[in-house]
Parts: sequence; C-alpha cells; structure tokens
Amino acid sequence: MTPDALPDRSPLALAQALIRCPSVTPEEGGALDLLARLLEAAGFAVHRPRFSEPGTPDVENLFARIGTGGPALLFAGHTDVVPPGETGAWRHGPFDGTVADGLLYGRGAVDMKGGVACMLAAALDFVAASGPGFAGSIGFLITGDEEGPAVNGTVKLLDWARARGERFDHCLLGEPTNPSALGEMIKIGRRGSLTGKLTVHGRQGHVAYPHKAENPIPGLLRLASALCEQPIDGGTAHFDASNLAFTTIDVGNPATNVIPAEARAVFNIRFNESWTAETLGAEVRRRLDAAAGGSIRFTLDLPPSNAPAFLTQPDAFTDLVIAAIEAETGLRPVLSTTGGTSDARFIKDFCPVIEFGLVGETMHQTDECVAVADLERLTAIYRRLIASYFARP
Ligand SMILES: N[C@@H](CCC[C@H](NC(=O)CCC(=O)O)C(=O)O)C(=O)O
Ligand SMILES: [Zn+2]
Ligand SMILES: [Zn+2]
Repeated sequence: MTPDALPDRSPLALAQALIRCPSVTPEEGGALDLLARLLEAAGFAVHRPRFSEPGTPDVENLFARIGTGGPALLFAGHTDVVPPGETGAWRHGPFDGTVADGLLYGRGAVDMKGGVACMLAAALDFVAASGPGFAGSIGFLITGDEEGPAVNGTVKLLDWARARGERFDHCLLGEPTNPSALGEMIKIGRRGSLTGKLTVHGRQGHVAYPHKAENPIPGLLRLASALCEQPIDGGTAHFDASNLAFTTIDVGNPATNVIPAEARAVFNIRFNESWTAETLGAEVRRRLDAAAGGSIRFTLDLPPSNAPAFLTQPDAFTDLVIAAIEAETGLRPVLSTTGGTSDARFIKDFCPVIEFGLVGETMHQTDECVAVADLERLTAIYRRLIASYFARP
C-alpha cells in the first residue's frame, strides 16, 4: 500500500493496515488517521478531538457519524495497544501484520484492532449497500487511551459528544470477550476496581536493639493477612465473588542490620454490584481497624476509583446480538460479567452498552494473533446485527 492509498474493505486488509500503525499508548501511530480517511470516504462526518490533562499525556481520539436520526447505533473501541515487550521474541514482527497458517499476527490483533477492523468492514459494507440515506445513524467512538490511564479517552470523548448533542440508543463495544471460541461470550457488565495503598509506620533502629525500635513489617503482614483471609462476599446473581489481591509489598531497605521505619503494600479489589467504591473502602477500613487492634499504626490511602461495577439489563438489543452470533457461529453466547474492567463503564452513562468481540486468548501476549476466519465471522456477525437493527419496525 502506498502511504496515501486506502486498504480494501476486507476485515483482514483493514486489520493488517491498523496493526502496521505503531500506536502504543499514547501514540496515535497513524491508526486514527487511517480510520478517519476510510470513514470520510464512506460519507461519515469525522471529528478528531485531542484531550489533555496535567500529568497525563495528550491523547488523540475519533468520533464519526453517518445519519442524524434514530435509531442510532454506536460502535466503540480503541486503537491504542500495549507495548510489544521483547520484539525479538515474536515469531513475526509485532507491527508487521503477517499472516501465517491462517493466523494474523501482531500487537492489537485481538485487542482490539482486529475488532475495530470488523466493525468498520461491516459498517462500510452496510452503508455501501444501503446508501447513506438509510433510516437511522451509525457512529464510531474510538479512543487512543484505553490501555493507558484512560483519562483523555472515552470518558472525555463522551462528554464532548454529549455537548454536541450527539445521542445514541445502543452501543456495541468490540473488546475481545470470548475466552476460546468466537460466539461463546457477551459481556453485559463489568466488576469494579478499587486500589488501596497501605502503609504501616514503625520506628527505625538497630536490629540488635529491637526494644529501641518498632518494626513495621510484622504489623504489615498481620494486616495483609487479615484482608486476604476472609472472603469479601459470596458473589451475586450476575457477578462472581469480589476478590482482593496484593500486588506489591515494599520496604526498600538496603541494610541488613536496620529495622525500617515504614513498610508499604498495594492491593487491588475487583468488586461486584453489592459494593460501591465508598462502601467497600469503609469495609476495608473496618477490617484493618479490627486487625490493628489499636497497636499497629497504619495509614490507608484509597485513590478515587473511576471503575464502578455495572450491569446492563439484557434487552431487545442483547437479543439481536445473540441472534446474530447464533446465526453465524451456531453458538449461544453466555451473558457474563467476568474479567477486567473496560471503557463500557463510561459508556453505560451515555446509552446501554454490551460487549462482543474476538477471542481474547492471546491479548497482551507475545505472538498475539487472530484467526483470519474469526475476522470474517465477526464481520458477518456485526453486519447481520446492523441489518437487523435498522430493519426493526
Ligand atoms: N488502563 C485502564 C483500564 C484497565 C482495564 C483492564 N481491563 C482488562 O484487562 C480487560 C481484559 C478482560 O478482562 O477482558 C483492567 O481491568 O485492569 C484504567 O486503568 O483505567
Ligand atoms: Zn482492549
Ligand atoms: Zn487490553
């Protein structure tokens, strides 16, 4: 492809072209430019807002729409990718877009340039077949900040769209939702995420004179055990049990003969709909206070969480997505809230959102790859969904 030529509209060609754009967060890498040119050529009005926030990198985003009326269907996703890690360890270059043995290799193949390519191929095909005057609208809300701090991406893009008076009835987010086979799983919600930073305070001193010091490490271990020992809850009808994991314990003491003054640990909790970040934070404090018993001096920092648990009640739109998946794969997807959080946590305040995309088995891994056949089938699912969405009375 010459620099200005557009790839053909097949999902494979689009996914290869996107993978060849090195868009490791927060770099745009040419990926959004490519989408903009493809969407503009198909008659979409395209906008490229760039957002900033002190202390975070500026990030480029894309919003596109064709049609002004309803029903209005929004496709959402991201073109940024996580770093490839050791590029020499990859079987094929992470930004080459190589196809071998029926698999397309590259960073973002499943998470989620492949998914973006499929939604684009399906929408461009529908618009070409029906003409731009179909009754309704199709939108694209694509960020370059999903894998990063998620501050200058979807959350601000939605505010920007709201301020312009953009409205959508339903959103399909194309994150990789299937554990091992296309058609297995739709995500209808996500657990919340809360991070805690725990510090136990002691008094520095000589290891040979412990009575003149106060070692914070046993206290930190006691508090950490207290948080890990008791389950947080037993799960709910739609959500797994909440889980807490310590991610680091740090003392940073280079000396073998000094009792340190402080010991620190960080934990992250993935919580279900029976909690908010506030009620869960209060419960964590209650458990720590009980374990400390007035004798362990600690401070707990709970940075504000922008990731609540949420659930989208299955509705007629969910039924359309299920029907499209069943027709193309023969599988009936389970409706799940498992896994990490996603940008759907922001979109849910804008319109009902569900997630369905590729098989996520290799996401974030060396040799991330997608079956070319899955790209074609996911495009057929999205194409069928669009047709049935706009055919509704
Ligand atoms: N970096 C962002 C969001 C982090 C989102 C991340 N999500 C996943 O890993 C999704 C994978 C899956 O379960 O399908 C997470 O949950 O940490 C931020 O921090 O805002
Ligand atoms: Zn993703
Ligand atoms: Zn990811």
